[in-house]
Amino acid sequence: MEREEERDVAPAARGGAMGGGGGLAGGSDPRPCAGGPAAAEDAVAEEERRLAAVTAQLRAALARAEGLAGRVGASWAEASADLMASRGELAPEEAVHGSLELDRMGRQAALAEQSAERIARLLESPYFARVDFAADDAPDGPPLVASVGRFAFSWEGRPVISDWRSPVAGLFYDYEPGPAAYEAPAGRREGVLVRKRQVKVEEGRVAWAVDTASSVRDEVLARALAQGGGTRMHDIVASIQREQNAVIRDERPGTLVIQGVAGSGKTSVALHRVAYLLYRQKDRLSSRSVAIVSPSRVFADYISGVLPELGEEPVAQWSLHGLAELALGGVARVERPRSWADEADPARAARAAAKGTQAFADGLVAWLAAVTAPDAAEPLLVPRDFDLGSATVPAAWLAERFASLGAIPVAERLGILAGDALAQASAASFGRAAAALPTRREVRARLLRMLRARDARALYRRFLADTGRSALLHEPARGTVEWEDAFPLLLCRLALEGPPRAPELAAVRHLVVDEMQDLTPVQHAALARLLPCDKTLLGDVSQVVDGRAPVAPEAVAAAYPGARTVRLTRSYRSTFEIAQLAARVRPDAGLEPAPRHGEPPRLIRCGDTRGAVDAVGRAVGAWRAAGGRTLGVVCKSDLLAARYAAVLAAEHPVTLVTDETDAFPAGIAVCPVRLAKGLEFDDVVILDADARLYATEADRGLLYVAVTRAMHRLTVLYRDEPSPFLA
Ligand SMILES: Nc1ncnc2c1ncn2[C@@H]1O[C@H](COP(=O)(O)OP(=O)(O)OP(=O)(O)O)[C@@H](O)[C@H]1O
Repeated sequence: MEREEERDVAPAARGGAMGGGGGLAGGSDPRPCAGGPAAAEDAVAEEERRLAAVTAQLRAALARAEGLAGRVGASWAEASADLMASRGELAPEEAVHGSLELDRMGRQAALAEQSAERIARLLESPYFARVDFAADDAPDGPPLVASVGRFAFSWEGRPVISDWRSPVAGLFYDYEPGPAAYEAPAGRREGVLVRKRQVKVEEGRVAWAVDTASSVRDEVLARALAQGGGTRMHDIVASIQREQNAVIRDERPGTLVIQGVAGSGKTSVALHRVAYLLYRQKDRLSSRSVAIVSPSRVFADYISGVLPELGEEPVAQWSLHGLAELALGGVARVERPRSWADEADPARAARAAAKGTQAFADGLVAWLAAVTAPDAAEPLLVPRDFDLGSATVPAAWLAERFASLGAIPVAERLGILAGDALAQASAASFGRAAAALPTRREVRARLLRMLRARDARALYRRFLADTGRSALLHEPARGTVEWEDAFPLLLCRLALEGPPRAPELAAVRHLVVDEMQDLTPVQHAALARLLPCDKTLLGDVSQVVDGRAPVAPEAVAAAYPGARTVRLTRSYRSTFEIAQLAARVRPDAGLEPAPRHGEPPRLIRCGDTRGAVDAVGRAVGAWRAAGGRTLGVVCKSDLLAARYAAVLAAEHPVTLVTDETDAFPAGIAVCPVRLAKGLEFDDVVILDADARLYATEADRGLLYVAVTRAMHRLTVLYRDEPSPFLA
């Protein structure tokens, strides 16, 4: 048994709550196979026998865990009632001791319940794979046999199931039968993978078991992909592909940028990576120190089940807007982002476009560096002599000291300056003058008045004025900034004040940013400085939905010091036929379809709204007949989605997806493209795919997103003339 894997005992076992028997051990090591490889034995029959044994152990462990949870819960209730009853009679130290004891029992009960819950989930499907590994360092012994499952489980001190994240499970994801190796805690173990078996357990029975070669591997993947979509994203532990596994198990610190074509599993991979890092870096990371920036509330709900499915606590999810408001607390409120496809105000659109460029971001970063640099031509501080007690603090000294503090945020520099000035003044003052010396805070306030720009907003205005961009500033309401000004303002705040003190932000040690292509260069620059922690950024530069031109992932990575970039090109979501259409819409995306076939997409001319509604009705009929669970009716803009939802509601039960939608609806969802992004539906109907609506390069990106939302069937409707991108 490997030491490292012992570390990962289930919470209940770790706390001693499981008692001496079985429990969830967070990573079991392979155990010797009693009979050695039974090549001739029928895989299913063999697995049935193994499953029966494992199930019996799991049942016994469950009974113990539930019994323990019940006993600890009952003791807790009794102790709590005693404490309440004797309140007022206890000495303070007895009361403190009593409540500490209660807390301890409460934690123990929670761990026992969590353990029971995991065992119950393992009972549904204990493991999905088995690897038999003959290690070079044990040539005469039997091969090690490890069953790989969602969680680890041990019985009577012996590992039974290995967690999918354990080192030995890497054999399953990374190798075909033949020479193989894994990183055991004691060092690298070389050897031969003598068997790799995939097992599907359904309702307590072995549905199938196959000894795999890569062709079978594809078949297993195909089975997973052929299933209908639901309203929640699911884990993919049983069919993680090798290129995905490399990303998931990449533990190097810093920033990892994942550029992946539509449906390549980026979101799945990022969530599995979080689960992997939480498992591997327990001392450093917890669910409270990981946060995800996701594009919409409906998307946040869609992905929210994956980490709990993998046995981890949910992590904080912020929208970019929520993050901006948090980081700008006390400086400004932030207007909500607006839909580019619905923007009717050309001046507003022009302002947004100007602030979305690399040049704008570079200009602001360079300007801030220049005005806050020690050798700034026009330093931010315009010092004056001022009296402090019996002393005069000379302007020249202030200027020199301010400059010498270099890269420290300006507000912090002023604090240091105030302290130094006071120290000098108190040394030189005596009597009444010494007694009347102001506080450091008051001195700092006087210094603050010597700044050219006293707050982030003033600094931002100065930047715009200095660079001839003042016309770009428009305040929608007092104290509120336009969405596109939020992150430039944040950069100014960071330069002036340093990182904001919000505890939610300070806790983050790993940040995941989904749909990274939605962020403008200035947003990336601000994010890199706001949260200088490890990051996983993922997205697809071909799926920009706000009118900007696609940028290379390397350009995104450039905003994060030392970031590395990885590309995923194989697409898993859509059938081959749908993926082929997507590749025609966006040939530059480099999408490689997975070999899963289905009906060819239908391109239908429908003339007018009545024709469109009828065609949607036929698509709904086909979707129902196929037993689909989700159907997306995708429109170019929010306004169109709202209009069509109203019309379609007369004939079908539909849900309109808006910014306020916080749960992915089952059934028929009418969605603007920008909110469909990141989601997937069994079937998709795209409305108004006409040449007049999808004409520009920016529209091409929208159409690509719409097409790639479909898993099984796609219907594309147009009124008069189809978009040239569909040719
Ligand atoms: N290895 C895999 N095994 C089974 N299903 C997979 C695998 N990889 C991806 N999928 C499935 O493919 C679909 C797309 O995955 P996901 O949403 O993570 O991709 P994405 O790259 O984030 O997509 P997009 O950018 O288009 O929103 C999901 O249904 C996911 O479960």
